[in-house]
Amino acid sequence: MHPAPARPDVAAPAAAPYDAILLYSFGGPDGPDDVLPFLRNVTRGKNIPEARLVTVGAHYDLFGGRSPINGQNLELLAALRAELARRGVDLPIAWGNRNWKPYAIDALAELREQGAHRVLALVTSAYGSYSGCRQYREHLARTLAELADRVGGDVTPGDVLAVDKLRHYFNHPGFVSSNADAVVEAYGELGDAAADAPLVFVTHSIPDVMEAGSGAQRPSYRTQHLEVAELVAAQVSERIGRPVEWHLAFCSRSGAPHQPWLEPDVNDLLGDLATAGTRSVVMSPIGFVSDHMEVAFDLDIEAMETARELGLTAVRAGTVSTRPAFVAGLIDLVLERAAAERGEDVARVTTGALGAWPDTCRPGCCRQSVDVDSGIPAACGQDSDPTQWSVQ
Ligand SMILES: CC1=C(CCC(=O)O)c2cc3nc(cc4[nH]c(cc5[nH]c(cc1n2)c(C)c5CCC(=O)O)c(CCC(=O)O)c4C)C(CCC(=O)O)=C3C
Ligand SMILES: [Fe+2]
Repeated sequence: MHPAPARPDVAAPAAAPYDAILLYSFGGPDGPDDVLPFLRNVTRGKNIPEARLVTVGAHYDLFGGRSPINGQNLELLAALRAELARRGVDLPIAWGNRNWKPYAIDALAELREQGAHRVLALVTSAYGSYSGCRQYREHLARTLAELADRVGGDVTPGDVLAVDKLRHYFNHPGFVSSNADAVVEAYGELGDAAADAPLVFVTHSIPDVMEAGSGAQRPSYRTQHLEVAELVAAQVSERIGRPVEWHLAFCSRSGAPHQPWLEPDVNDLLGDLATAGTRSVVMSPIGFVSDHMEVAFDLDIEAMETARELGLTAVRAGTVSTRPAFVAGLIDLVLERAAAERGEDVARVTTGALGAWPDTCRPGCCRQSVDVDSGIPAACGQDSDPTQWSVQ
């Protein structure tokens, strides 16, 4: 939508003061032996019933014990490198995860060995909530402390690895227009059945208390999705020449049954639509940046089966993955942040009404619940205490 022109003449300085990017993701198993240890990593300290782990483990088994997320992150890594090269920006990128190999600590250690001092972390969560924001910041604080231990006496005060986190990008034009492009393509696939098919946006459910925590400083996780849904639906309506009816649904609920999570579940919503006479739908997974397990199992297998049982014709739109406008938008955001860190007066590009997520998270941002401060150190926030974690 707005790819910046190639400007090889401004090469390296465009990204200063950053000298590297960390592509920071969730992680997923790479084979059957990884599945259980990965699930234990993800759910450590969480109130997730054992039965849920067995169920989710079986989802991975259907895919040979491998999550598609790792291959997708490698593709995103390659696309980001290609976009940087196209613009003549020489900035190394390494990929590291929160919950599985390759871990963020190894990626950061590698960047540091290559001479990086100041790294910008690009998290593969478009939206802000504990899961997509603070949980990465807590993991980063711990990772930097562990990295300090690992490099030990090697580190002097002048030899610091500083890591900043890129702002959330749900309302960046590249993310929104890439989702709209995918939805328009999905309506194309529906053919004649597209005429009155409503649009069902889908994202990951989170506990109601996490939703409240996400909304303490900024528009909440659900509000962020409603905004993106509205913006995508408006672009789609214009392009297919009729106003589309849209809904927001949730998938992948876990947690204890008595704990309230965001609803409606996508399967329940499909049931309600069928009861009301709907014959066909487009599902758009705006909550996810690639077709990982939540999409590949919860939507493509489970929700599709629900649709079949209900007699609904359903098409699932693609995720933004490596769409050029999305990838270009991410690099725009990197360069925007770099300019801001250089003290330049930059416009924080967004679309819609919610405004830009802050570069540095505000005190209390994205807690697990509104009033509980876990006391866990978190990097990249105004309430972060660098003495607890920075590599100095
Ligand atoms: C908001 C959100 C995103 C989107 C933002 C983002 O992308 O970060 C996301 C992404 C992902 N979630 C993933 C996998 C899992 N999430 C789990 C559990 C949970 N997710 C939660 C929320 C989110 N999760 C929550 C509130 C829980 C409960 C436990 C807790 O509070 O943490 C569990 C445990 C089993 C279960 O409970 O289902 C698994 C295995 C994978 C990898 C998939 C793959 O392997 O392809 C990805 C990308
Ligand atoms: Fe945050």
